Amino acid sequence: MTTFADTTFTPPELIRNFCIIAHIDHGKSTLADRMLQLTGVVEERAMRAQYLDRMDIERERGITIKAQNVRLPWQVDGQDHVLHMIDTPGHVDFTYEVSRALEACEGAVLLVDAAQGIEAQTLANLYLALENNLQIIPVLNKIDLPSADPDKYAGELAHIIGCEPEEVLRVSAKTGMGVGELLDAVVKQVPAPQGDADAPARAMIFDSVYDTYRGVVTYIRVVDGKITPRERIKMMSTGATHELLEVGIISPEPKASKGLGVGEVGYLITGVKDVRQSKVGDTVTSERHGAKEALAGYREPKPMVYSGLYPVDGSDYPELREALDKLQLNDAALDYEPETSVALGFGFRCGFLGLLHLEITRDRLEREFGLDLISTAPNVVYDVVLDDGKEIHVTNPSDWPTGSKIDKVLEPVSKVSILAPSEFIGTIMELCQNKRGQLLGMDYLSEDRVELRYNMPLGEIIFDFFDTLKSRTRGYASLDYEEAGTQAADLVKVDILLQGEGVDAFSAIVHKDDAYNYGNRMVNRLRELIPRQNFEVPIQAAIGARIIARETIRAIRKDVLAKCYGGDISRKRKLLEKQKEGKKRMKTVGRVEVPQEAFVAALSTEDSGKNKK
Ligand SMILES: Nc1nc2c(ncn2[C@@H]2O[C@H](COP(=O)(O)OP(=O)(O)OP(=O)(O)O)[C@@H](O)[C@H]2O)c(=O)[nH]1
Repeated sequence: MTTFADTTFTPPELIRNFCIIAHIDHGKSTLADRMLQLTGVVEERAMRAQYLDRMDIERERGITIKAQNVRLPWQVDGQDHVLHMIDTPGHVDFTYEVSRALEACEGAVLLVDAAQGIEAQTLANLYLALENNLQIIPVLNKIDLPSADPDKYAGELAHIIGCEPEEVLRVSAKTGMGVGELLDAVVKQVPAPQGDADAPARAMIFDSVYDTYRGVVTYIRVVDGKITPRERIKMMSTGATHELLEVGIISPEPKASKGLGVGEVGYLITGVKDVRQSKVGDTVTSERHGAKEALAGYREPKPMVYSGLYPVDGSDYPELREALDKLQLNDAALDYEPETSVALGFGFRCGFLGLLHLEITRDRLEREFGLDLISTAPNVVYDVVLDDGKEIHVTNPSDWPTGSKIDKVLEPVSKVSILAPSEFIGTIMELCQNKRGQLLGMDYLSEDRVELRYNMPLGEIIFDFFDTLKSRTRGYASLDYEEAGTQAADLVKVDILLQGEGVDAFSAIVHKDDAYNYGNRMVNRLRELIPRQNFEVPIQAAIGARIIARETIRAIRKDVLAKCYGGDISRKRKLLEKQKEGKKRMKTVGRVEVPQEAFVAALSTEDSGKNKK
């Protein structure tokens, strides 16, 4: 079979650019593996498929290959074609990047597990693909499974995309059944790319990754003109120019090529060391005779969720800074700046695209850099408008304006889509109402599966919403949400005071109606977590100067020295020494000793979920 590894400037009419979109675990990676084998890109190794250990290695490497894009040769009616399969990140936090990857394609294979049916991410990705005007090829996977019900789900799929059930292809990514027909369908149904080969070069960056050896590798799709090695290129959003060290394609390993023409997908290496200089969504052009107008769509990644990250051991602060600097090389969306907390010491306020992004980052910092971290409760971003018209962008509850009159507060809202068996409708509605959700609509996908659409404050989703939803629907519900602007809301800042002194790490912005709940929950929890001291410790929750909840930790004893008045000085000292022993690993807030664990436990979101209801 002909391979296209060294061919450059393939005529656009022979190119097909497509992606595979699916809900998690519906078989995207497995299908991609089969396509690599079937097109001969990993032909030899495929013939040795029975050597399982070899396959394992191949699969492991396959993940890296597929995380980007791969060029596949495929023949239909005796004509060679070039297919570019482009991988999409696939999680809601990275929706912007998904939409960029989709923009590099003309078609999408919508893959659905024939034993599970449509899930929330199936729909979310489908809508994104439709917004990008992609040709959708509906496919049911895993038809080899005894529990597969392809007839039922072909009906569901046909219903949502508006085609006939017979048009839904059926494959088994595991056995390879139907995969050849699927590739034929890609060639026949996906439109060829269009662009002006003689115009100045314009290519869209749909992904960029940091490679320790090669620096930043940028994945592009050429729209107009051509990109050739050894020219200088320009990033249109910043005007920065770079020397092009290498241009190439991936099939399945990176291969340098003589350039990339209209419709082609490949990579660039410029020697820059930081992905922020090669941003997803940006347009690349030639420095000389470059394009005047960028392709539509570049957007700065905008952090949606903030959290403070603090080293458990204060002396690890420099390591934390270094680790964040390193992570940022590969994560253009990670945002951080130093902050100090009275309770937790020196740390960083970090902005993330969403909760998953936060978890991944925290996890990487702990595992890859061996750090032990406390993260403060995540919060969303609020815009507070004061009576005098001044606007404050609040990313940290401690920035909440006190003392000034607040005119209004804007909070971010999300469009939420929940898919579940219809028996759970009541449960889901109740949960969403408690989270200040407004029902936008409800659709039956089949007689027993329903999609509920809500508008819901992002601040309500980021805590424990998904966990609660899962547990109340016995794991059957799936959730997706996307940014949907802001809305005015009645929000207040609740402070927590120990012995009359505010503990900044525990302050939170909550809805007025939830303020008492939050206050009570925190004071109760802290009463359990903070050991008794030598004096009485009142724990209070307050909105401004108004106390809304109070608990008291009783003193162990009034005063250890009470009985030694006038007495022996050495005995006094001994008693004091003894007390000191127990004070290790404590943070002092005012006069109160708070164990490190109390911060972690009080701020842990999992716990707050359990205690909430
Ligand atoms: N029986 C059967 N199992 C399959 C088939 N395709 C995939 N699987 C299995 O389904 C599971 C998920 O497949 P993946 O290919 O990892 O799914 P994915 O959509 O890439 O999942 P993520 O990468 O986690 O999003 C794996 O255990 C596969 O072996 C199929 O056609 N038949």
